[in-house]
Amino acid sequence: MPGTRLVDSGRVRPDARAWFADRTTSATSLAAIDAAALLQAKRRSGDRISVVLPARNEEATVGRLVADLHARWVREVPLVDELVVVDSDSTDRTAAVARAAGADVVATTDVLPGHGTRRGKGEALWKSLAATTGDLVVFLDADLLGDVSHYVPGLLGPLLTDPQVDYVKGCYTRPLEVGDSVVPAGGGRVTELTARPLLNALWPELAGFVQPLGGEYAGRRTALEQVPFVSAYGVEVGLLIDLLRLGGLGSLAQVDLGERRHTSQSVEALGEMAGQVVATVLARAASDREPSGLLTQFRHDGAAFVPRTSAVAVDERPPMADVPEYREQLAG
Ligand SMILES: O=c1ccn([C@@H]2O[C@H](COP(=O)(O)OP(=O)(O)O)[C@@H](O)[C@H]2O)c(=O)[nH]1
Ligand SMILES: O=C(O)[C@@H](COP(=O)(O)O)O[C@H]1O[C@H](CO)[C@@H](O)[C@H](O)[C@H]1O
Repeated sequence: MPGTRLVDSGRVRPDARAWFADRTTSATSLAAIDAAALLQAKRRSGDRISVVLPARNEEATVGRLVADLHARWVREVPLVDELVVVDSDSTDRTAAVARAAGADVVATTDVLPGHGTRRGKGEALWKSLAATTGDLVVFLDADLLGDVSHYVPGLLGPLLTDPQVDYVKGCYTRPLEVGDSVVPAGGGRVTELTARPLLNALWPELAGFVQPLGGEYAGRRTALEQVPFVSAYGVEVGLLIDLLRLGGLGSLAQVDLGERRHTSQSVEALGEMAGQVVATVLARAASDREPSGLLTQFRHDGAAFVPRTSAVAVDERPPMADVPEYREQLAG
């Protein structure tokens, strides 16, 4: 069509394209993973490995997930030294179910009590650093469905084999279950509609990340304790930007883990999540405007639209390395 500018959709910034080519590996099933070699690499490195599941009201899914991970990676192949569920203000039986399945369980309110407690996933992840001892820490959501035991070695692979890598994100296809039907790539709605456009706009070097908000990732403690943890759902995008700044693109990697299914939230809840992601990004982007910290959404009550404004402002915890109690704990 005359006058239409052909946009080469394959054009990604050279550094992002090179990163995507060099730092994306695949571990889409257990068959694709040499667990014995990883165990050997772990023993050679002398690293301890912690797996952390932040969980708020996940009694329906956390038990099977923990039982699978414990059987496979604590008992059968001792890749994991501690499997910890961080109970994040649950009001159901998450803690009891997780403990019965073999996890150690800590409540966010019981960790670093001198620093109080805040709501949100980021708080659970920040406190998990003070509740675990692993040199390498793997984070998995507690609402994952299906067999995901290969996620753990998949995420650990780059950390155990490449000393340059400090942080690894999982990537996957994300089918979205809506009632009885499945939308093949319908999941990751906040990623597709908010995080990806923002990151591409402001940090184009991160354009190669397939799932920048994915809840499955792993990192070296020496890196994780140097960055802030955003208190709520901004934690993933905050970690990605801050770890890019800390170690550069060469310190980051991603692993194709195949497919990810989880229990999804409502669009309204994801709207608040998107607000927190935006607040986190704006706090990191040079900007002459102070974010409002508010999000107004609308419901239709049959006669008219009804506005509902929620606070999406986020605060954050400091790098754990700056916390005296944590340093004393490490010093033993
Ligand atoms: O205040 C919170 C909110 C969420 N989560 C956990 O963080 C993970 C991801 O949260 P959620 O499933 O709500 O997000 P989604 O995957 O739907 O984006 C799950 O294991 C939640 O139980 C948490 O520990 N504390
Ligand atoms: O990627 C996304 O868009 C959101 C929502 O996913 P769905 O549309 O519910 O599949 O899920 C992720 O985002 C959260 C915020 O970073 C993470 O905390 C979740 O672990 C992750 O599932």
